[in-house]
Amino acid sequence: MQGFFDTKIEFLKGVGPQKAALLNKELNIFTYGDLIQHYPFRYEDRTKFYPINELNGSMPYVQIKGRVRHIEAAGPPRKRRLKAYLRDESGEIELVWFKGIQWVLKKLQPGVEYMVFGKPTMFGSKLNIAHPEIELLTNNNDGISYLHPVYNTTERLKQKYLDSKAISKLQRVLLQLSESRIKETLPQNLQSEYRLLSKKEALFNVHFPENADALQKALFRLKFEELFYVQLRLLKLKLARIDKFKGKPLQDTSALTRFYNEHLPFDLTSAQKRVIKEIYHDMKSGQQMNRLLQGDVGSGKTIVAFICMLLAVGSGCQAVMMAPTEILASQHYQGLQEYADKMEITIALLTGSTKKSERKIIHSYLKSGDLNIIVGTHALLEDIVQFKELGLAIVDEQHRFGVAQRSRLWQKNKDFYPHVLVMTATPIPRTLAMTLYGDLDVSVIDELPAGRKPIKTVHRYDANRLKVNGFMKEQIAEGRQVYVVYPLIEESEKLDLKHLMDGYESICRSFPDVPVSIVHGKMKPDAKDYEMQRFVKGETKIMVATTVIEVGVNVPNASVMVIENAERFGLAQLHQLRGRVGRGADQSYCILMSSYKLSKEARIRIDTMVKTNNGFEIADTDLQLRGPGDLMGTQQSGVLDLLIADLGKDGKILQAARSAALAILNDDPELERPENRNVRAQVESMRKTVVNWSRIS
Ligand SMILES: Nc1ncnc2c1ncn2[C@@H]1O[C@H](COP(=O)(O)OP(=O)(O)OP(=O)(O)O)[C@@H](O)[C@H]1O
Repeated sequence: MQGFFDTKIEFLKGVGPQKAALLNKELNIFTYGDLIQHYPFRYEDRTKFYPINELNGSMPYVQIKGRVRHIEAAGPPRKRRLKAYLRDESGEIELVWFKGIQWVLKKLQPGVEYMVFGKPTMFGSKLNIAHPEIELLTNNNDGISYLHPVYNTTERLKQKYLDSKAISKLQRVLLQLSESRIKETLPQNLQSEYRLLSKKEALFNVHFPENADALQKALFRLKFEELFYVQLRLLKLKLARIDKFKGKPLQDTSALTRFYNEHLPFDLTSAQKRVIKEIYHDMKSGQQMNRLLQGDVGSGKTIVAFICMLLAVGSGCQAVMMAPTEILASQHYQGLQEYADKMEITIALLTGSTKKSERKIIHSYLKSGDLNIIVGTHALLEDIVQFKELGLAIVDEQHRFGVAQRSRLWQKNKDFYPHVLVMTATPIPRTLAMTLYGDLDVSVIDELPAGRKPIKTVHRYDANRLKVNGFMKEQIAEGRQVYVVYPLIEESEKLDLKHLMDGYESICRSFPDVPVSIVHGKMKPDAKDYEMQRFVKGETKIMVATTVIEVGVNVPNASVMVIENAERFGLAQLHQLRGRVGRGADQSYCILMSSYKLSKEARIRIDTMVKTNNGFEIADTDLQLRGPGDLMGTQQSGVLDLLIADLGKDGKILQAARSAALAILNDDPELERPENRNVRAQVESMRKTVVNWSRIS
């Protein structure tokens, strides 16, 4: 859409400079193209007229038709209102206006038939419709069926007469003007294969649907196109990267064999084996690996990471693992160190709190190659951190790192890019992963180690605290440990900290003989570490904490997770927190505490947690509840810029669009064939990128 659709919006009939300035500011509409892509966000069904006696106050907007029996003004001058009584064969209803009375008086006449659209509301014991839309019922519109588009607008626009109806009028003007200029943007074969409407038909029907079927087809076509181009760009980038960045082939598996024969602590699950195979295949291939490893909480990612590091180290390279927090980095370090020691592989931890002298040694050993594995936080990104030869970079919880930050890790090698494995313990719904990480290959550990008992989750109101305390006592008496987690968010930090401290004191009072640890983000790293370690070693039995323990903490003896104010946590967080228990052989429990007052969404979240332990199922519910915008990690990705598709709902269309994009690129990687000319033009003209492409470069 170049040329005509780049025309400034102020030149459209009915807009002008003032309204244009408002449209720019309020809705980001600058050009004809922007307006035509300002799609309705819902449609009102005006295909049906309700009989008046079937209306009730809980109905949404409805359409009725009838004759005006009587019109009257009521109330004192300053509180004047206008009432009209509309009657059909079934009954009568009151229509009422508090504003614009003169205008309505001019428009309404007794005895005349009208179409009326509005929301019925109970007012006292009577039903009425306040400020309905009214239109004369003529032969033209009697019985017409149409779906009425509703556009996003803002209060400021409405004040300047740019309400949804006015925007709809502008769309009509624009569509008439552009009729002969709307070019097809998808190739013919795709249109026939997926039975897609033409671009022109789709645009007309999305703004002015002929009927429900045409609307569905229009929506499908436009969503398909949007997702198709997102996927095409991602897949093209992936191809370009494969072409450009050669990876060093890492092929020496002797360390792996020795580890398997002598030190493997348990049988790997078949999911772990499959994933290791996929990763080994990439690292041996000579092409740079770029893979996302998704694994539910507790699915055993650490050993997979170590086994992958073995291939790098065994082949004479180094490996790095970067985590977003110190706690997480040191947990990984401890987990990996256990295996590394057995294999006589050198490993160190580098974080913000590593002492200067130690830091210096680490830097020099990394450069000389004496250090095989380094685990750390963003302290690893400093320029002074140089490797002899970095073969594998593992990034845990990638969304917590900025784009530029991460790529600094890759650039530490001169001759080749290291293989990259991005690990996430927050399951991402497939649809979202395909867009957020559509350029990466994906491996999933979708199986928990054998013998794990599913965590039992219950919901308890605050009033039942005594019982909950009793249960904690029983578990502690059996030798188990307990987490009690409090929410802490920036906006209410002070109050939250107070709740945490109050909670801590009340636990110390209720459990006088039990040693208790406390950890929160405001503590100095040393103190935090000290308290953590006491809990890890089993010296303390209860850990009162904020969500700093959310990821990665591994204390298999802890079997109870009590989450205070559970209604304040998001689903992904609740699932992560629950994942801190159920890591050993004992039966584990998660107790979600809340007050009686729960919003509808909070109730769904809590019910979902009680119902399932499956992270992918939970992630799907989360996506449905909140849309992709709020999900962890999507904020910076740009997936929000989708204009019409909804990743929460359009999974099937996304799947189809991705297959279509793959098929085209398989056949014609450079999009050189004549039939793909418009696809190529479209890709090249996509200035406003839908996904943050820089993430990959
Ligand atoms: N195949 C297996 N059989 C038995 N135990 C296993 C297996 N794989 C891992 N484990 C154990 O399961 C526990 C959890 O593993 P790990 O810490 O690697 O999980 P994770 O995937 O990193 O989870 P999280 O993201 O929640 O930290 C550890 O105690 C680990 O030793």
